[in-house]
Amino acid sequence: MPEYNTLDDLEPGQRVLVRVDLNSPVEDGVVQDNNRFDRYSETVAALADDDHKVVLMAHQGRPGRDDFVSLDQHAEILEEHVGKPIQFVDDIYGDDAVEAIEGLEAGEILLLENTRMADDELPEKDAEEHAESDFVQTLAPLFDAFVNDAYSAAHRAHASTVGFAVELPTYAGLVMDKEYQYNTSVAEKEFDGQVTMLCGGNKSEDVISVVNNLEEKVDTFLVGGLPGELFLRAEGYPVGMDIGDMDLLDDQWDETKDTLEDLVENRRDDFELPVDFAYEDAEGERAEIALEDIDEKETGYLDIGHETIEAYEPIIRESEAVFVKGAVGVFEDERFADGTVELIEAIGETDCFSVVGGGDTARTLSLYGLDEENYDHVSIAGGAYLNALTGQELVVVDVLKKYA
Ligand SMILES: Nc1ncnc2c1ncn2[C@@H]1O[C@H](COP(=O)(O)OP(=O)(O)OP(=O)(O)O)[C@@H](O)[C@H]1O
Ligand SMILES: O=C(O)[C@H](O)COP(=O)(O)O
Repeated sequence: MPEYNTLDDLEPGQRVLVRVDLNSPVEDGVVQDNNRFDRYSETVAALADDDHKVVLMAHQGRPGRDDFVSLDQHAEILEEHVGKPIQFVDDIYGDDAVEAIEGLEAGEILLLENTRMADDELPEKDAEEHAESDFVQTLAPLFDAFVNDAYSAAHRAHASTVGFAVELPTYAGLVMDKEYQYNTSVAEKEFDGQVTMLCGGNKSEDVISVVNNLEEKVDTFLVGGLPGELFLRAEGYPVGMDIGDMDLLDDQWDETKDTLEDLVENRRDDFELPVDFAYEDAEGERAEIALEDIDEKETGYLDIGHETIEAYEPIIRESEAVFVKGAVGVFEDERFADGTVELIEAIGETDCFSVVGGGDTARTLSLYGLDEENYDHVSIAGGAYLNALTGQELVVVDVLKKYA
């Protein structure tokens, strides 16, 4: 049993403030629909069906970045997923927001403006300090309960993620509860057979973190993506370095070189590395090259090759549990999706316990029509998922437990 309150403990018909995480890719100012909307629509619909007055808080981007935009488009996208009207007010805790909140009827839903547009939101502080902010002190008296469903922001101690728990009876939402239960499973569940982790992406420190923290739990790490190249560079192969205008690998190499060299020297049996790579040839087609044939890095490698896929697949098929953190290639481009799609597909075909995660990586399923039902859990979180996998603190979950 979780050590926090869940929606099962929430009486119907209340004024409920709900923190969700709709942070999304933004292309040329246009917010891209993604599986966060779909996931949160279940919580929002369930609360509206229970006759609550539902007020949603969420953030988008960070000040100074291109993706720091209003949530007006998010309201429209969420409305399509929920199938009920979503009102939007371009205010967070000023007079317009208060008026809109007070005007809500039972079963109605209102989304407030991007919480990161409030000065009180972003500094990392503890819950009790955030609770004293104007943001929390203005909104909290307007509600009976606070539901925190923003699992993918559970590693951030911001006013909207931790402050309200001090002032209001607090409950974990459906997404929060499910994500927490599954993502901590690698740290807490016992498996008799082989435990495998497929890891890649574009941040080598994420892969180093799982390799270092899960030595006891995971038998084999199947590495791809940029970290795959960097591990091979640590073994002396001519890959894992920037060429031309590339600005992806050398900085990471400088930061992680010592750790990578130490890992390949002392823990080489714990991980499998690519034996071939895919790249874009002169005709713009996918081409592949064996690691042993690379004399000098001349191109960017964008996926693992098919020899590597064939080497990794049987390891997946004989595993009792498989966890995924990060894509093994640039899956957003269909030409370089083979490694990620074929291996995640193989995980879905076995009856192993499986969790597929990473904020970006989870999109592979919706982009390539893989059925979520074939996996025990698909996480929509990035940083919070990594923290949970590696047994690190999730400040929001700690606050949910403290104020249960
Ligand atoms: N060889 C490669 N070269 C460049 N990018 C790559 C390569 N392999 C994978 N990627 C990119 O890595 C990204 C996913 O990795 P990331 O480390 O961001 O993982 P995530 O956990 O899914 O997301 P996040 O941590 O951002 O929530 C994808 O967008 C993919 O295109
Ligand atoms: O999308 C995410 O990973 C979360 O919403 C956290 O966003 P942040 O890294 O900007 O705090």
